[in-house]
Amino acid sequence: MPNIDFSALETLSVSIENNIAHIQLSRPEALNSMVPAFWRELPAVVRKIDAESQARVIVISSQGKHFSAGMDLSVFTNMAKDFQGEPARRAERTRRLVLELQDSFNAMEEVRIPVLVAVQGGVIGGAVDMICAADSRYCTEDAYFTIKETELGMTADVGTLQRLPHLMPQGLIRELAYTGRNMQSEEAKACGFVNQVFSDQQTMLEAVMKIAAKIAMHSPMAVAGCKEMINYTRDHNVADSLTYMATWQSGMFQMPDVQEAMAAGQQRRLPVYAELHKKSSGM
Ligand SMILES: C/C=C/C(=O)SCCNC(=O)CCNC(=O)[C@H](O)C(C)(C)COP(=O)(O)OP(=O)(O)OC[C@H]1O[C@@H](n2cnc3c(N)ncnc32)[C@H](O)[C@@H]1OP(=O)(O)O
Repeated sequence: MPNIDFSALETLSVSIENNIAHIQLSRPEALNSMVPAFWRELPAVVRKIDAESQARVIVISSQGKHFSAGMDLSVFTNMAKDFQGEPARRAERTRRLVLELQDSFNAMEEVRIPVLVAVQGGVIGGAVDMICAADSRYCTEDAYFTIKETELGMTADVGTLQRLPHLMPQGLIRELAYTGRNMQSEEAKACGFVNQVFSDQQTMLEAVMKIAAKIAMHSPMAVAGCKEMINYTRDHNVADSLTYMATWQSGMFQMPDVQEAMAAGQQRRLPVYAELHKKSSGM
């Protein structure tokens, strides 16, 4: 687990309250473009919240006019300067870099707790890769989504093309990827890419925090099981997924949580569940 200090982040701000972690992209003056520190900090923060905090759900949003302008363009110019030399070694270094970038967003999918993203304005290039790895997406009316990479002469490589086919229709994805045109919020809602569209960011955040609070009320074991199964089933067939479900349930069936849920219902009170096992960090 990376030893990361939440108070010393360069590109993100983090708060944890009532079992909800809120991560904000916090470089609005730079349109939250994705600089090297962002790629390092995001997975470290997400994994640390999952492993060490009492948070049962993560909400990711951003400050400023745009959710994110995608990869900071200086990264590409620096790569052109740095990645010199013998072709095979250059290729191997590029491959490793792409895998590392992919891992930054894989973290959102791999953690046990759900990750909800709430976006406004431009969601460009790497930002589309990023939000494809979330459990659920919400946006404001002014949001638009752009697979920008094609326009820059490259193929999107950090998850958009791998995850989008599980989130919306193939024909539309192909059009967006081949043309690089903007998909507006209403179109994103109509095709199921986002769950809801809100008039403005404050309204969106209030609503998404309510959804997060509802998730945080439930047994964290039950919610983690849902995430594990939905992820697994996306990548396997129904028979394999049912077998895995049975095996999971044989080990993870949470009788105390079921009893607590029933008792709380009878007693007309909110249930109180034990946390997921987490390494204590004093957070
Ligand atoms: C693995 C990931 C790959 C990728 O992400 S590939 C995609 C990389 N991203 C881009 O190509 C985005 C390019 N930028 C844009 O399309 C637009 O901009 C926006 C839609 C993000 C915003 O448009 P608007 O609100 O009209 O602002 P503005 O006047 O275009 O930009 C304001 C300042 O922000 C700088 N900027 C914009 N995007 C980036 C970026 N990605 N990296 C570094 N700087 C960026 C501009 O140059 C400009 O700067 P100045 O005010 O000095 O002229």
